[in-house]
Amino acid sequence: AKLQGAVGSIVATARSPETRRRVAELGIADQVVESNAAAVEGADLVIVCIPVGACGPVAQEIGPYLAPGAIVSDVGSVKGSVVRDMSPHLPSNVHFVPAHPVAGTEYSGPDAGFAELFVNRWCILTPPEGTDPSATEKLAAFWSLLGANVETMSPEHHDLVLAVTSHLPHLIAYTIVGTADELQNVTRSEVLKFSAGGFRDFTRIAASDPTMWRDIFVANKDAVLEMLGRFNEDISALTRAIRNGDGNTLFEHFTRTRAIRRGIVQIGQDSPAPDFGRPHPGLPHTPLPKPYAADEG
Ligand SMILES: NC(=O)C1=CN([C@@H]2O[C@H](COP(=O)(O)OP(=O)(O)OC[C@H]3O[C@@H](n4cnc5c(N)ncnc54)[C@H](O)[C@@H]3O)[C@@H](O)[C@H]2O)C=CC1
Ligand SMILES: O=C(O)C(=O)Cc1ccc(O)cc1
Repeated sequence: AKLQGAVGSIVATARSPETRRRVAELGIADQVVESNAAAVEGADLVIVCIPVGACGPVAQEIGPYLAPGAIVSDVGSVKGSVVRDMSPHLPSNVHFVPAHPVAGTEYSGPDAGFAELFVNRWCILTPPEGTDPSATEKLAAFWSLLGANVETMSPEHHDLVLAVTSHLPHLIAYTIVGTADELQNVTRSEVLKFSAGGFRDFTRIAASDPTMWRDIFVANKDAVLEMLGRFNEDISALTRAIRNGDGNTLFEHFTRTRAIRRGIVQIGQDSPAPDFGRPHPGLPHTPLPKPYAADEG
């Protein structure tokens, strides 16, 4: 945000002293403070970046310290629960504009971030009814400066869409990696040795943060169960096709899904960071391309 000129001064905090020390070391923020209260005092924009299950208690904690007129936002992967849990604790003189940048990797912590993370990614805003449109526009401008494309929708719609595009895929990855691990007759070393046969791509997703994903499934229960119901029907249909030796059904299905992947590749949404590669913890971050490069150093 700093490099892209989207903000003046950044104040950061985290629960653990180790994380705060690392944030200071990396120079991500102008100031690192020890409490959530100190972090939000006098801030024009507050972005809560924590597991969705922790959003209610943290809103309660910061509520009394928010400056009048401040914009309060978040980055949580579920929006209905965040609106439900945070709204009651926020004073009426602040603007609450929940957000979800649909960008990330299986890594977490301060080392996992990189300045290009949001370039050509979507950021979804879910302002509750009655939100001052100028607050929503300001937050949209912030995410645009970081390189994101911004879209606004209701929290309910967000949660349904993300249930199928993000939450269900993670559940499937968590499941299959566990299934392979528990097989009696396939040793762990064989799973690793032959992982290039498809398994490997699931292991990346299944390495995602357990706390974050526990909270997502608890918070988005209804939408995930809805999509899981549809998924189970579809997997039953494919199971039947395999049992019946019905190659046509399989071929038609795989042809349809291949076209979906090709469409994603065409619009540049095919990898966590298409033009910049993976963040390498401990290594210097990739220099920013223009127009996202800082003017000075
Ligand atoms: N990792 C990803 O790819 C993406 C994550 N998100 C969302 O962003 C949010 C943060 O995720 P990351 O930045 O990846 O996680 P992170 O692990 O890098 O940071 C989470 C921070 O929250 C703190 N925290 C955990 N429990 C807490 C509690 N009970 N009270 C106060 N602080 C607490 C942790 O100490 C840590 O500093 C989550 O809601 C996640 O759903 C959204 C888009 C992508
Ligand atoms: O690593 C991946 O492929 C992800 O899917 C990252 C991710 C995780 C959670 C989100 O809400 C958005 C993006």
